[in-house]
Amino acid sequence: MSPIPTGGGGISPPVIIGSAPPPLHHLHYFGAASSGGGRLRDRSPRLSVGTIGSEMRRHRVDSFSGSTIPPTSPNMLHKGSPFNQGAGRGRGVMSDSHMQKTYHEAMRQRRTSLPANSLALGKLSQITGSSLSEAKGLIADMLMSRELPGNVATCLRAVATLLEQRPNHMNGLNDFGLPCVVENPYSGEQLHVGASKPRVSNITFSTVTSATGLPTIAAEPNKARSSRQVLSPTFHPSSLAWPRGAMDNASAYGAEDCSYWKPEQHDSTSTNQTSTSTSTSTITSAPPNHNHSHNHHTSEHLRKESVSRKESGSHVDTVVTTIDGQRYDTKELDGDQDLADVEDWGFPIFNFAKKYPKTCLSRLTYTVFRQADLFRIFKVSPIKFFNYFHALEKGYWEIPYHNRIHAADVLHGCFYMSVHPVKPQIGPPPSPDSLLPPPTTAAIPIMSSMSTLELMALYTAAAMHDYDHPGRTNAFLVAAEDKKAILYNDRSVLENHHAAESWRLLCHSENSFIENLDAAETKRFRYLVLEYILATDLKQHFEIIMTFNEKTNDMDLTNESDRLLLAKLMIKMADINSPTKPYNLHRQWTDRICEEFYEQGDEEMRRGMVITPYMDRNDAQVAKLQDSFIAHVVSPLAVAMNEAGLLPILPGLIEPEMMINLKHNHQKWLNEIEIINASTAANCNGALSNGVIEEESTASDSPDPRKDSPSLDSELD
Ligand SMILES: Nc1nc2c(ncn2[C@@H]2O[C@@H]3COP(=O)(O)O[C@H]3[C@H]2O)c(=O)[nH]1
Repeated sequence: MSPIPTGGGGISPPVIIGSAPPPLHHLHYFGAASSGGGRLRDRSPRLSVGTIGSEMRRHRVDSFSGSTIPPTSPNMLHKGSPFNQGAGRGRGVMSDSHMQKTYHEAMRQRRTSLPANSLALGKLSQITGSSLSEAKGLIADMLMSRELPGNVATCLRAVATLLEQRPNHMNGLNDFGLPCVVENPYSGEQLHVGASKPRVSNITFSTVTSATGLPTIAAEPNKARSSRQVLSPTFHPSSLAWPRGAMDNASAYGAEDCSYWKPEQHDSTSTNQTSTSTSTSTITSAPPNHNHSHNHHTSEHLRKESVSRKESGSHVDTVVTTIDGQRYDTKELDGDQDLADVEDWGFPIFNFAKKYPKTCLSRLTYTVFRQADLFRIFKVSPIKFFNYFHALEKGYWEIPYHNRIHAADVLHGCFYMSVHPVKPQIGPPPSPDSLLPPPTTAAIPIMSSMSTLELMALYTAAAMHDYDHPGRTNAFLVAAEDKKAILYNDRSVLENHHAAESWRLLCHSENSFIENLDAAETKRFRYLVLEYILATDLKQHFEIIMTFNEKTNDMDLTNESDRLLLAKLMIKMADINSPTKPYNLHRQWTDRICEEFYEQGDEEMRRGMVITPYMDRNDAQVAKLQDSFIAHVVSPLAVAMNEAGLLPILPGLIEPEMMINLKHNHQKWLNEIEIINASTAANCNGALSNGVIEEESTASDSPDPRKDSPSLDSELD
């Protein structure tokens, strides 16, 4: 897909021909992604209207031919040039000779083809009714003259005829049948679009987020640093070596760029604190090595002394100390043997959490960010990175399931699904009679189809996605009229809470590891993080799966919204991944979620509320709960992703280990149900022969899982 040229197209600010352009808005020309062999590259340098504006100031456009007119002196405008269509300003009657000179000048410059720059054509759609009649009047006056050369008269009559055709922008459409007015995503103001078809980047852009309702910026920010290298099929994360040249100089995220969510004003000390924080070292990805041992040269690379003021933390040599005194040695992290297995699906996360009960999430996030080279690409300050992710992990409660281990597990799941090569079976099927060879089926990691910004947003959202989870379901919070339910109007209460509060945490300047993203990247990052977190609400589960199943045949990963849908599937799959894990891990997660459900059931009992099915610890039905969860929630998603070829198949296997585990674990629960039913039946028979009917035998009838399962009831209907 060829890159769309910059400069032309985009959204042109409203300009009345002949008048000085309106105050300029920080509008960005939306870059276009172009793909080269599946590699996503963002290019087309962003052009602020400031540049365009000076162009406009320098050149006006002939309202008739669309050609640009060299700068005119104000007095020429003042003399009532036919191009000065300003309402009532400086209009007068031109002399014949002057008119002819002007007309010939205009005709000389007339374009032979439509200008590429919609700015030039933009003016055409600004011709107002009064201008038309004025122009027709002028032409009628000229045609009255007897000295007019024949050819000029003929031309003038032709122009008059043209002017008789009223542009259809009178009914709100311009010459291309496109709306004349669009929303400026930055200022929200109405903008008049030029007559030319506004360049729609080949990245279809979403206009609003379900969370903020604000228009989002359209396309991928176009910094070269967002480009991605195609990872070789034999890719192994630890062999990651990102192109050095890929990064351009990040534009500082200046205060003047701050947008509506600018970090909260903290007390003066903290504000002063961070304004002085400096950290000159950056963390880079491990140089290529294939024996999984993390290369210590990376730490050598970090040996630069970089000391920052104590207040926001420090980074001395390879040791980062956060604002609250938590110490991280990146050299030790790079060599952590546990983290060497981070790309294994069976990564022993509970062992890791036992070793680092307070920092398992920040440590895993560091490893993932480093493997994806995000520190280098986005100039992430190690101090602010660890400040944020440690504050984030401290915000997870010490509860059985929705704790920082779960957040780390979801991050690990997103990492696993993004870094291992897959063979996506998406997009239009090759036509059977096509003479072309079938599209390459080389396996490539999903991450090589995503931009680095999308990847950083996915990993960050995974770490954020259950922040400050109270261990209760949305249904419980709504029934209990919890203040969060009131705040979020009973809609995706937990998910909105996780997103809002984890983002609020990020707004503290000492935590703002995204400070070097520019305004466009920051807005897009926020949009993506919100979309990813809100997608974890199971209420949208089947809608998202259905959307994906309907799109599978025309998924286009060079299309921003298709990549968004794919990333939503990934974080969702990671969020309910337990049944796809090796049984020992799945069993631990099962025990944890059940204990958390029982704690909710205990509270429901205390409050005199109806105990949610499957949440009564005195009526445990774990096998049935898991059977229904696997059959009705996990399998529909896992099967959809597997059929689309989106789940990694590691060397030596013929299908994804996630699917192997899922079938194995489901069968185990079914076997357990069989055993329970058999023993219940035996009890019944015994009771019957002894004339006693066991009360609990009726309880073993499996209730409709759709109706009663706690993980289904409150979230899915
Ligand atoms: N029954 C059951 N529900 C689960 C399991 N794992 C996750 N869930 C549910 O899936 C939900 C996904 O979103 P949440 O994290 O909010 O809450 C999660 C749980 O309610 C599991 O192993 N069994």
